[in-house]
Amino acid sequence: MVSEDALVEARSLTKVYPPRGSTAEFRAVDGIDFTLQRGESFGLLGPNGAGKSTTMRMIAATSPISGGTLRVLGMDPMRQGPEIRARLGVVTQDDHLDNELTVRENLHIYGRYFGLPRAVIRDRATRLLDFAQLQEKAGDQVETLSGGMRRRLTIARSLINEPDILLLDEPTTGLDPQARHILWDRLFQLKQQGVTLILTTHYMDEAEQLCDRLIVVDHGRIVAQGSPQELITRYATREVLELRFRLDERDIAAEKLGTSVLATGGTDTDGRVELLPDRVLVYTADGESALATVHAMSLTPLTALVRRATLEDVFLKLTGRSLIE
Ligand SMILES: Nc1ncnc2c1ncn2[C@@H]1O[C@H](COP(=O)(O)OP(=O)(O)OP(=O)(O)O)[C@@H](O)[C@H]1O
Repeated sequence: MVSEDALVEARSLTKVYPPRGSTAEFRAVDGIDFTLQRGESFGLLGPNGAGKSTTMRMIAATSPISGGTLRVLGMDPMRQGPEIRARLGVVTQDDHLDNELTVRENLHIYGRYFGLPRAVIRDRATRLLDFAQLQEKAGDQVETLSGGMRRRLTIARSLINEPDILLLDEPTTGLDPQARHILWDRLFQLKQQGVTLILTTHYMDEAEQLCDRLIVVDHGRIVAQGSPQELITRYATREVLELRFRLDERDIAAEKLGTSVLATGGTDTDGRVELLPDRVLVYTADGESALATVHAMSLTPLTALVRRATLEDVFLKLTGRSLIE
């Protein structure tokens, strides 16, 4: 039974890639459940190979499901692929823009693909160029655009059919910080206009900015779901003391700190220490007093920073791995 207003509903959704050559079959998505309501921005978060793109392709009706059920806009992707695709905007990791055409021509071609009348395409293309801040580039060949502009054009193009849902697979991977911020701003504007976003990302700040709700996936399974703040409250301590040590001091410092954090366990039950290749993280309710403990132990970190817990910390706790490998 599909709940009212559910734009996407997955139950025990599974994807098994068949064996190829000497490679055995592979369970890329292993029985996941989620429901996406209209107007809600939804994120799939996880490391490389977690099954995010595979899930997106099943929602976009471009890859058949292997098990469970999936409804998209109330329809069955296995039987109603064209109807579903007509109402989606899809931004894949590769943009597939036509480099030899101009920016505006790329929008027009896509409009024709959806069978839209010429006058409608012209109007929408002008509005979308404006939205993507590419008016001045309208007549330029796509191959002359920067990475950030290409991404904005890809997103503009995906909106030509005025989709109900916009699927974005790692929208800002590979962009510089300024280009990412411009893109976030554009996506945030879309969200405010009522477009439902589904996005995959490795970036915690992106997920925190854009997603109302998240599923964290690892090895094809959901390891947690909730709003960014709920996940942080549920899985991470309030504060993190982030320390960098000289390499020869790092392991011994982590060990000593681990013992001291465990010793304070009575009041700080989630306290723990994580040793990363470049940092030692102390999870604690009170970062400043943890730092005082560090100094009292005569440890000499090169840098020490007290910060609030983020989704990155949630992920590390849930999977024992850092998101960007
Ligand atoms: N066509 C395919 N045939 C066989 N295995 C595949 C195929 N596509 C993906 N896989 C495997 O399925 C797993 C999940 O891949 P997927 O691309 O969905 O992960 P992801 O979470 O999107 O990762 P990334 O962040 O790297 O894009 C990976 O181990 C991948 O190698």
